[in-house]
Amino acid sequence: MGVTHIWIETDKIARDLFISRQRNYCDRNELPAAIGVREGSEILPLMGYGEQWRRYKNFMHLIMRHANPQAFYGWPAIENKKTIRRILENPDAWSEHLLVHCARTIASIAWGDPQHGSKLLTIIPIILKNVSPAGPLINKLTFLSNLPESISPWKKEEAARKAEMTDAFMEPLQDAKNRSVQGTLADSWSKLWLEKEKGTEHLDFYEAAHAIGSSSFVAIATVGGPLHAFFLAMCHYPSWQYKVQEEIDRVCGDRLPEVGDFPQLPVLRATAKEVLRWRQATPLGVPHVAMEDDVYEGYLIPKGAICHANHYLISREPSLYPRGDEFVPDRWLDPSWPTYKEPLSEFPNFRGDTGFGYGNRGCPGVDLTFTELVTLIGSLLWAFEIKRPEGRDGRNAPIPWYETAPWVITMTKPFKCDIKVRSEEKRRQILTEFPAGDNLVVDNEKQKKDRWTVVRPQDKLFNWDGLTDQATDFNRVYPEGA
Ligand code: HEM
Repeated sequence: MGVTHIWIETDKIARDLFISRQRNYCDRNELPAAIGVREGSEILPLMGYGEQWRRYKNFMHLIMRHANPQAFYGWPAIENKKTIRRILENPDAWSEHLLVHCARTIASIAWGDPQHGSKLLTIIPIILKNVSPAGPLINKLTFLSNLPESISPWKKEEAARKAEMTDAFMEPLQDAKNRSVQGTLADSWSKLWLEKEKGTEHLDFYEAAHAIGSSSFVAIATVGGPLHAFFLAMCHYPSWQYKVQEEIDRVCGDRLPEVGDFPQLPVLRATAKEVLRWRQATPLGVPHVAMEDDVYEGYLIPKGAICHANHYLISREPSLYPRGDEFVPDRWLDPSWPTYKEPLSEFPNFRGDTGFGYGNRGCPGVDLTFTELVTLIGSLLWAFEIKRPEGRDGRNAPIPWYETAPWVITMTKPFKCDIKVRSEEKRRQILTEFPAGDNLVVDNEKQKKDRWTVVRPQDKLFNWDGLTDQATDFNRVYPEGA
């Protein structure tokens, strides 16, 4: 009785099972606090294997491929400027600005309107907690899922969550449809589907709304997590920052880095790649469930076993990643490291990065993550110096070493740091040439426009319903060399 969990700690075993034998390891598991998600047709990453999943996944690959890959219709570049300006004007709220950036960017790509990002910010905390072992009690005491709906608080909450999520996915697609009729819909995934471009017509309205919506809500914490970790890296490894800035200044001069600059920016790409490795967005991956009994190197893996690729350990395997606990972007740039690859105009990049999972359940968001992370990190370093507070301030607000919230997508907790614009000329340029504002988070209930507007707790920093609480654990345990 009970469920077998199998923890995979090397890249080789993960590849042997999830790629070479992928047909047997592509199911997902039941989640007691998110009842029905595995069988339902709402959330692509958590759907059980089957025809519906295949249709959604093919659809996502199609729209990713045709959404002007790399530049993504220019939406990330537009948001980079707005985010840099928001951070200049209110640097202490950097964590909020990064989350709003991710929400606005993916909402623009998905529905051609960044304002729909507030719907994603609203629904994510509940679903992310519900699918995490550290979430509701029912995820640990699974027998509680036998309680009938009339007396189960979890089943009632889950029904409400599902209804809210469906609204959050259907309303923006309906809005995109209306704009399409008026001829004002901007380039986006929705437009590709509505105009039945490139073979995207095989999903109906409900399906397209959920395929697009459920692939959008995973694009906020996954990208936001590494962005938070980037701030951490800059505070712990200040000298690296100057090396990246030297490259950006030389290649880009008085403008922000763009996708077209990538071949000339290996140091910047290596920085983003190392952030992903150093502080994994999904350190324990997303489980793959065995569909039939299997034998691997003499061990029985029974049907129904939940197999977890431990990305935290895989990204620290000593033979591939020496000094794995340290942030060393040079491992991607210097031939003496085992991960080095040429030509540097192409490598490092995110293609084939194990942090995005394995086989047919692998992440379809690799290209978008690459574009978004590299251009925003580059823009931040073009504009600012990011460092730990000095003097008394620094003593009162030390920088955490590794502290995250306990949910399946782990985000580095925010902390106090100094963000200074690099020159008066850059300040002038940002204030005159970069568009202002457009936050999705408001100060108080009176400013709410609709049920989706996100309100910041009064006189406090935004903490995204507990997903981005400020760090409190400052017991630094540095690895050798850090
Ligand atoms: C740092 C950024 C990201 C990381 C580390 C990441 C990681 C992952 C991982 C580990 C999986 C599970 C793979 C497996 O089962 O083996 C996954 C699945 C998925 N990801 Fe990502 N992801 C990221 C960004 C994104 C973005 C930006 C999007 C959407 C635009 C996205 C959409 C998805 C979807 C739809 C799935 C489900 C695939 C399936 O179940 O078949 N991800 N991702």
